[in-house]
Amino acid sequence: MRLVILENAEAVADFACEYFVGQLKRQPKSVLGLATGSSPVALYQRLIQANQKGEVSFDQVTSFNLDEYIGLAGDHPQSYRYFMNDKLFDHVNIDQAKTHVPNGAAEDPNAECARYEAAIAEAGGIDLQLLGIGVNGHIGFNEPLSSLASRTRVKTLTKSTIEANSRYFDADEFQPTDAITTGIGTILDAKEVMLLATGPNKAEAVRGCVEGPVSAACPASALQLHQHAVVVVDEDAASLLSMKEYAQWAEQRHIELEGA
Ligand SMILES: N[C@@H]1[C@@H](O)[C@H](O)[C@@H](COP(=O)(O)O)O[C@@H]1O
Repeated sequence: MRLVILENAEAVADFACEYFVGQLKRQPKSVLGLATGSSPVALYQRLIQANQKGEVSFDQVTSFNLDEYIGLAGDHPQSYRYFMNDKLFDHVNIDQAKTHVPNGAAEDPNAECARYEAAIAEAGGIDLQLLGIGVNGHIGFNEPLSSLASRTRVKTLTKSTIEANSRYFDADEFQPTDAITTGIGTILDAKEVMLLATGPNKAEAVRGCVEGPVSAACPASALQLHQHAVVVVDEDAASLLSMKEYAQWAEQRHIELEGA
């Protein structure tokens, strides 16, 4: 695992933007796995700026999002389809028909899971998967106890996740308790994975992901099994890591040996 520890959230977003721009320049037809939540927003803002300055193009990109709430149609302001259109897709030259988010309003969510998993395979698999991480170590909506071999399926959210995401819902409105999420196995099939985490509230989850045992108790720890996982964190999110010093030295050597 490549662990990149940077000064602050701005530096994390800058690093991730350079990484994604590099991916799209090398491979304009990339299939990108995208994430929601607050962590990727600064990255998306930078990608919009780069696209509008002509530094990168999304015109041949296909995207698949990790997850979607069950019970929210794509035009609901709290749906992940709405989030992605608002935070990225409406502002870059991506073909909307090639952006994929699970259908949270599907009549048969299980059939939708099978369709979505097949669509990823049909696209040739994901080249670069972006992840955030929940405070309980979830990735996508793969909550603790998720099988580390899981595929796209329906998952019930933990109280911790519902609580963490309740900030996006009014007290009197329906808040989903279940979601469609690509699985840990789906995520591990990506050619590359980049996880972003910032802030002290992610320090415990990052420790579990990077230094903890590979365990369903911390689904993000499955990234230790991936050959090309890059975890990019700020100092606060890295604050509980015992291997910080080595990670920073190894990253410096990585840059000297292989370039950024
Ligand atoms: N399904 C999403 C995850 O994909 C995201 O990583 C997590 C953390 O979000 P944030 O980055 O806002 O902490 O929130 C939700 O649970």
